[in-house]
Amino acid sequence: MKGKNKMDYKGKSEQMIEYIKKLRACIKWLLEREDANLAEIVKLNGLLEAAEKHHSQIVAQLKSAIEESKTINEELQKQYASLEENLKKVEAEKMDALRSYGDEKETRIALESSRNELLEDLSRLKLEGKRLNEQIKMLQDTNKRLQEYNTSLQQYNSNLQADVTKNGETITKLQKEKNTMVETMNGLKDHANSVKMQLDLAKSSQNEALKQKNELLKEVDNLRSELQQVREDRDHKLVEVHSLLAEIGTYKEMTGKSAVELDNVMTRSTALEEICSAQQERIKLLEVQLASTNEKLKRSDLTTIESMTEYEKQKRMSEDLQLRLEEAEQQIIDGEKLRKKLHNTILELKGNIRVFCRVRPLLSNESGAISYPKSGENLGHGIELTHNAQMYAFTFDKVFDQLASQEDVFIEISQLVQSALDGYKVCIFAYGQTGSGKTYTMMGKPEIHDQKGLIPRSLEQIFQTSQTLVSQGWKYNMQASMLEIYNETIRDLLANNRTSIQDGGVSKYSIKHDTNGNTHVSDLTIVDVSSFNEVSSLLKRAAQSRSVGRTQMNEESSRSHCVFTLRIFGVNEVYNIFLLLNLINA
Ligand SMILES: Nc1ncnc2c1ncn2[C@@H]1O[C@H](COP(=O)(O)OP(=O)(O)OP(=O)(O)O)[C@@H](O)[C@H]1O
Repeated sequence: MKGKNKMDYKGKSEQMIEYIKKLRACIKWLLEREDANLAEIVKLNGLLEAAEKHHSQIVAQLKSAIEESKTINEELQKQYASLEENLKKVEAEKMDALRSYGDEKETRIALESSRNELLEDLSRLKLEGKRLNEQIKMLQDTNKRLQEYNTSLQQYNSNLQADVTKNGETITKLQKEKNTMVETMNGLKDHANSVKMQLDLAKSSQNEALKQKNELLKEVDNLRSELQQVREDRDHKLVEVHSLLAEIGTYKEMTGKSAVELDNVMTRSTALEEICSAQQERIKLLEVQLASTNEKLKRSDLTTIESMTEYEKQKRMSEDLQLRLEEAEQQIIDGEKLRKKLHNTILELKGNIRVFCRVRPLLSNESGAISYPKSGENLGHGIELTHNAQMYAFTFDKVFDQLASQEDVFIEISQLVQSALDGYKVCIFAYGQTGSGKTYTMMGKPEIHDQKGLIPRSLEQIFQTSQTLVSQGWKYNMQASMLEIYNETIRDLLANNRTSIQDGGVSKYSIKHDTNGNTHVSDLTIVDVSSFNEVSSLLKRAAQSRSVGRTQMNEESSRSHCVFTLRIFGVNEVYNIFLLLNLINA
């Protein structure tokens, strides 16, 4: 502080008052700034929490999506392998068809030569001409039919070839799409990891900024208390200056009073000046501290802005990932549709109606001579029976020998079960004389793993597959019914009322066909089932109903026919598709 002279305390204190006013304004500004910063921190905390919540949700979604994609990929790979196997089978069948075409050709040539011979005979044997002419006509008809058969075989062969080429192309396309999908999935996974790392970094820098902010707040508090102290000191000194001024005035009035007292006053005045300059130093120091605090506040603001920018960036990346995930899901759905189409095409190529023959092992009291072709086109398709030293050969789509297990038979029909879930109607029908093994093949012994028949195995597969399809948005409802036909009479095997099971003669059930080609039996008990265990207990109940009938019918139950029906209703709520109604009959 500078006065007009050393004794100009008034001037100095006025300057000090001015300076203190400025300091007050500065403190006020600092306080406002601090409030604004506090509000900003609260806002940022809110945003940070929301961002963290959003991030954890996205990470969880990504994880589950990646898991789903893995499962679907594995399934697609399995299906691809089975498609390849089927393709090989179709090619083998095509070769069989070509071979049989060659055989037919030879037969036709042989027939033509025999027709020529007959013509020669005709010229020689004029008396038998009329009869021979008729024979020739007959042979010509046969020849024509054979030619037609040849043409249809050729047509079938070219259709097969076209289908095989088409399937090959589709499978290659499917494989490519699958590879792209796998790559996209891996990319998404890496991207998700890097986004997570960046978010962690942003979070730690945010925490750092918050820490700095808290430290700065503490410093501001300290500065404020120091300023309060300075203000109090200054008030105190002002009081002292006023009293000194009063004393000086008194001294001026009392001129000539003792010089010693004057010296004392001068000393006190010098001390006061020293205190004032010390306070000035202190104020300068406070100003420097205030400047550095401001600087730190600015840096903290910058960090907050950087965190916000980073957060926005992460948010955009998350949205982008979400979009890509949706695209990947769509690709999976398209792949599933294509798989269904190919699966059905392969089954159609194999033949919509196929007949298999299963030979059961001989019982202890039985004897018989059954053999199988050891090589040639009928290998695995033929069976040879010997009766009265005469051999009879039969061919089927496939022959299961005595050693074939329940599993072997199920493998052959398991693809049809998949078709039932894909929305196609399927019927599996066992036919044969009494004791030939129909019940064993269809039902077996469900409680023994190796001896489970086609019905329990099919049901297990249906429930397992429908469970895996839930993740793709499918919901299934299943209804089971079971009836027995004995002597043209229908009996409901799931009816609770015994009399309705055993009413025998008076049948109240009638068979109806609707416009969609579905067959219904009126008043038949239909039970909703949601698990394999539920169906299993129904099968047991039905078996008991059957055995009651068998006792009453005096062991003639072998003449009865049993039909098990499972209706599958499937709806896809995610993609708004309603599809299936299927039957499996036995
Ligand atoms: N593949 C097989 N392996 C072992 N045993 C079998 C096999 N097939 C059938 N059997 C046995 O042969 C016997 C007759 O079979 P099953 O009862 O299934 O005949 P079915 O055709 O259903 O007769 P029905 O028409 O009289 O009811 C049973 O004891 C069964 O366990």
